[in-house]
Amino acid sequence: MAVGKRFEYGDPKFGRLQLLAERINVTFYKLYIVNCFPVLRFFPGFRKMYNELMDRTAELYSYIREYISQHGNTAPDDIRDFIDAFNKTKQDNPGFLPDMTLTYLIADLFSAGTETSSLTLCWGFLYLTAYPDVQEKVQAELDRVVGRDRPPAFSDRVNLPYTEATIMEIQRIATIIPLLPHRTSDDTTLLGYDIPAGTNVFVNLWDLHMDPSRWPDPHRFDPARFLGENGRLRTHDAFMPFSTGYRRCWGEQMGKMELFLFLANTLQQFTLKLPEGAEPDFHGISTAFIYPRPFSLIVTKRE
Ligand code: HEM
Repeated sequence: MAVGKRFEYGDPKFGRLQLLAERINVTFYKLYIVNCFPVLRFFPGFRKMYNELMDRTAELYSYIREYISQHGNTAPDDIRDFIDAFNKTKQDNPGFLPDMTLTYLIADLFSAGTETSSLTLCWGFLYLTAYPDVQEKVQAELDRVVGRDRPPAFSDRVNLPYTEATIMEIQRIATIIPLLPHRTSDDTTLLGYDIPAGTNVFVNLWDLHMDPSRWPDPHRFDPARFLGENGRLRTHDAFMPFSTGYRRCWGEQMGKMELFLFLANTLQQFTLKLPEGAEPDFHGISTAFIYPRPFSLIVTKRE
């Protein structure tokens, strides 16, 4: 979708791109203070990490520019991918965004669009092994509504409220992006506080998703929070894993589709378990995202 290429599993370039995106996330998080006070990048302790971040980012950008240059500057009538769409808009609107913006946008799409869904799925697998009763209920709903003779499709989602509620509860309890760094573009007032333009402001999604006044017993994994008395799905005003407002996630629909298709198809066919004697560890590793600690999983084909 982004660069017009489908990467195969095991493609060394894709592996490198993923590794770069992950390392950039980790280093970016450690250096967040430098984002607020840029002068710190010259100080020992920060300088080495800052240079590493710049080198990795430059490597990521150079891979992306390779794909951009393969496309040339003119877009075909039949748009194949994001690069074509950008070039076409540029062709039709002279003075559109500078070329380098395309590189930044693709890097953004790449890192925002891969780690997010895969991390949520990893957390989901961990919670489903720790709460086998939830896993069984999802499987029973899938058997009842979809059966086993065809794979679940995205259009089945509306008839699978418990499965949907489980995905929402995974997103709430894992909150893979806990803090959203924003900056005010204008002077504003919030809850009586004056906030000048140019202030770094962090939205604390983790706190919102774990606030006991909104989510009773917030550390309990309980998809029923998202179900009404009639078993229908219900939303919650404190649930916003894709954020809200002007900068909310671009890829929300795609992310939801990936989570649903991957989880529903896996649980239709397989049961997930932790190895004998293993205890689930819900303490994540904090970077710009929260990663689960590595764990082993036993995947068994369902009878
Ligand atoms: C489970 C999956 C996903 C989750 C939980 C998620 C969550 C988020 C969150 C919390 C933000 C920050 C919004 C803010 O700063 O207020 C964001 C931004 C963004 N996401 Fe996602 N996302 C997911 C999947 C995707 C996918 C699949 C794509 C693209 C294909 C994507 C593209 C983006 C982009 C480009 C931004 C930056 C938007 C901007 O700054 O204007 N995301 N996402």
